[in-house]
Amino acid sequence: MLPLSDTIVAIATAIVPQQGSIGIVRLSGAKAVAIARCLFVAPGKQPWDSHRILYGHIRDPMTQEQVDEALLLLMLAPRSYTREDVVEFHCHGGMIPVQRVVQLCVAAGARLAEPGEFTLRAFLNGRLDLTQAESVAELVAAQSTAAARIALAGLEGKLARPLKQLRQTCLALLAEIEARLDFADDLPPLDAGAIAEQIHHVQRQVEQLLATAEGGQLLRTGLKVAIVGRPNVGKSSLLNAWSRCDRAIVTDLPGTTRDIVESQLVVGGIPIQVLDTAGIRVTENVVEQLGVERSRQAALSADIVLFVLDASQGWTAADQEIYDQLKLAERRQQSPNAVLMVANKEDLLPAAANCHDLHLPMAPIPTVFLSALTQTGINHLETAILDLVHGHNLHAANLEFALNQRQAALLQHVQHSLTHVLQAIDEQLPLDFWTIDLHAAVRALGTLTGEDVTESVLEQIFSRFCIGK
Ligand SMILES: Nc1nc2c(c(=O)[nH]1)N(C=O)[C@@H](CNc1ccc(C(=O)N[C@@H](CCC(=O)O)C(=O)O)cc1)CN2
Ligand SMILES: Nc1nc2c(ncn2[C@@H]2O[C@H](COP(=O)(O)OP(=O)(O)OP(=O)(O)O)[C@@H](O)[C@H]2O)c(=O)[nH]1
Ligand SMILES: [K+]
Ligand SMILES: [Mg+2]
Repeated sequence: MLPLSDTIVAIATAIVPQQGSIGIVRLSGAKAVAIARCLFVAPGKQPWDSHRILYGHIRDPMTQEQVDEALLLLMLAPRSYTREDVVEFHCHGGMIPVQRVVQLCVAAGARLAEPGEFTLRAFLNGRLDLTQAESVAELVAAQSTAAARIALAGLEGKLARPLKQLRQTCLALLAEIEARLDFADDLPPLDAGAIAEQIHHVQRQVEQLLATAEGGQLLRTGLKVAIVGRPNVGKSSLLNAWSRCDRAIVTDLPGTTRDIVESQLVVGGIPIQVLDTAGIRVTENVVEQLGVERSRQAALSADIVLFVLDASQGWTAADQEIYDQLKLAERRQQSPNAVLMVANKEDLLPAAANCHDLHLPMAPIPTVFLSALTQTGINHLETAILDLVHGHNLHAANLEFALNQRQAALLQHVQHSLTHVLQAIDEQLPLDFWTIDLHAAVRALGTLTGEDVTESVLEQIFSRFCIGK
């Protein structure tokens, strides 16, 4: 385990060469203030009080050379993010000033922080529970406002509180049962019915929490959507219309797109990575062949395939060939929501045209009419995608908070263990059969909140953080 006795330092802001107006270097630990006093010169009589900003210069104590004009923010233990003494240098942005300040801090006795180490300290010092700490990383990584909102709810303890409560309930039940193991003669007999009822109650709450996991996953990781089809049906035009920018080259020449062209969108709170691909056909051109191979890969790797066809031509033999090559019929059997038909160039159709006129040969398949050229019908496309991913489920964007995958797996475990306890009660097994599984449930809840967690779990969680967090 990383020693808490070290004073750690890292750049806290994203650094981009020659950009970023301000860059922050953060120090945390017992020596933070001493190191800061050694590097920072504040003119006049500015007091080094907690939660105050000082103005001054950072200089190299060895050479007296000025390194930056900066602000210094002091947050003394325990009133800080880590609950240790924290000092922040607010420097000029870009790479050089912040990197030099980090070097000076290291020379003065600090150690470079590992990824997530500030938040690890906040956890170890009791400021955050484990679900709150995970929410910090989630908030930093969020790609949509909806994802950021559920991360913030997690950070504020929306998950921590009910989980802690559930663990307390299970611990109380455990105490009641174990008392009968130790002092059976002195206590009134257990009310098995009442205990089973309490466990059922816990299970219902766990079920409600588990119901948020799928939507949470959607908001966090988003979807990959591949636009495929034969040349010239308007795939690139669709990407451009959908992302409202001139992302991909459009011409009336079949075989225009050769490489994958990507665009990031947010639909109903869900981050979506859209891939425009080369039109699929048999070709002698080597470059185009490679492009076609990439289209296949993109279709394979996508969560949803948008199969674009030219509505004015209906379903053609070439469309069928691509549909077969990409094995989309099989794909739909495995996941019925993986393919969406997009009948583009609706503007060329008579007003009353519908799905029937396309003469699609396959079993009913979700189909959207639109015109990439006139940019009409994009809203239908978005609705159809949301229908595919949500089905009858909870609308992800409406979630108040959500479990991540680690948390969901542990709660599943809790649910199983509790079912075993209920079985033991039902079958009137001896009391130690009840407590074994109740103990397992309590342990899993403790791993969730961090109240009972191993170093390797902590390592796994915090190593995924970015440096400086
Ligand atoms: N400059 C800066 N901005 C930042 C952070 C930071 O560390 N530095 N944060 C880092 O993630 C976030 C804000 N989170 C923070 C959470 C708690 C405390 C803190 O000092 N808490 C004390 C004191 C509260 C009080 O005075 O009432 C405490 O809870 O005891 C600071 C920042 C986002 N913005
Ligand atoms: N009328 C009409 N024309 C369209 C529409 N969408 C695209 N087009 C035209 O169709 C032609 C081909 O469009 P692209 O977007 O390049 O088609 P693509 O499927 O990306 O073609 P490749 O990259 O070659 O596979 C261009 O001339 C577009 O202007 C539409 O909705 N209506
Ligand atoms: K084209
Ligand atoms: Mg194209």
